[in-house]
Amino acid sequence: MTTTKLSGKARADALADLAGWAEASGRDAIHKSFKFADFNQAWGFMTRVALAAEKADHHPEWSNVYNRVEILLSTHDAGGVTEKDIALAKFIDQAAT
Ligand SMILES: C[C@H](O)[C@H](O)[C@H]1CNC2=NC(N)=NC(=O)C2=N1
Repeated sequence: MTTTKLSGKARADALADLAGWAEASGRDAIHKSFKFADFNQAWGFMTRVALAAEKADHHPEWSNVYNRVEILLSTHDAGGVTEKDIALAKFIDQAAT
């Protein structure tokens, strides 16, 4: 998987495939807000994502308040959005269902 920053059409195409993910404002990053039934569901989701993120050595920036989880993805080493973020976003969407 390359760690080249995605831009232009490649980036637009990748984002178009990801429901609910949008460009972050003020950062070269993408973000999505998740809402669960309760804290237990939110924390279970975060646990699934954390294990996968650690395995891939690619980690989300996120926060949790009760049943809500805010997630921002960016590849720090590249200073922007790469295929690593797109792959993690896809995993995150699966982990949320
Ligand atoms: C040393 C370690 O491999 C790096 O710091 C990894 C860890 N997790 C990471 N996560 C994210 N989102 N971006 C990175 O560039 C990154 N780099």
